[in-house]
Amino acid sequence: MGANEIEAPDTNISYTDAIEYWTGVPATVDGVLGGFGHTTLPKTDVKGSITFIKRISRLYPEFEESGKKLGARGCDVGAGIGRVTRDVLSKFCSKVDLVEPVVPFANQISTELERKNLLDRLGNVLQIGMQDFSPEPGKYWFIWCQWCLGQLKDTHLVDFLERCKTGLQKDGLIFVKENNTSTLMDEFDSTDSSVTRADLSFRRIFDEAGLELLQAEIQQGLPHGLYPVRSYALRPKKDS
Ligand SMILES: C[S@@+](CC[C@H](N)C(=O)[O-])C[C@H]1O[C@@H](n2cnc3c(N)ncnc32)[C@H](O)[C@@H]1O
Repeated sequence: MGANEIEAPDTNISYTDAIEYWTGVPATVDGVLGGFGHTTLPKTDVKGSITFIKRISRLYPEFEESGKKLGARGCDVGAGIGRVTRDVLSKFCSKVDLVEPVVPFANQISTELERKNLLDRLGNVLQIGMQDFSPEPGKYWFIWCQWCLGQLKDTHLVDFLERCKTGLQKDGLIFVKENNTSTLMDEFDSTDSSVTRADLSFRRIFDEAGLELLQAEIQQGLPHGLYPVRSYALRPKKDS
């Protein structure tokens, strides 16, 4: 590296450090939400996600039709204890597969769903990292990735999204809901060995992965002092 070159933040990511960190965190909503489980954050987040999916369904009726015609199987990536499946995806999907590499979190998923009488929605729990996840072609109506993509290096994220594209049924979508930095720069966080990406970085990565951005929306009403959180709805580019 030359004297004037700055190391890209994602080069600091270590997948083993990340798993070590998350394995030491309590398998609770408070744990997966970094201590914000008892604030207004979970309710606000869930409400915002449900409204976003409904809006996308209204704006892109072919997406809604796809779920009705071809099946409503969803995939929750970096699922933690299954909070998003329990509170959001179960309202739209008949079955959900969950990808979560941290053993105590993956083990907690069925308990969380059982508490809300939602065990019938549980598909497969895949105890692997996103970097090793290759969905079956055409399997999913939609794939939801929330607060986890920062765990991947840029090149692995592009590859992961490319594979997710092939995992979608016709007119299926990928949803991403992630923190954004408030600047144009990505930031490395050594606590969980992740990066927080700028909105522009995400848009560049989506483009490289052959995804068209349909809609993006900032989550309103979160507690002060947090990063802005943005939801993105994406579909494969026509020519990809
Ligand atoms: C902030 S939590 C979010 C959990 C869940 N998406 C939610 O919103 O409740 C981050 C999650 O990413 C998971 N994770 C970390 N590295 C991962 C990887 N390489 N592949 C998939 N998930 C990963 C962690 O174990 C943790 O469950």
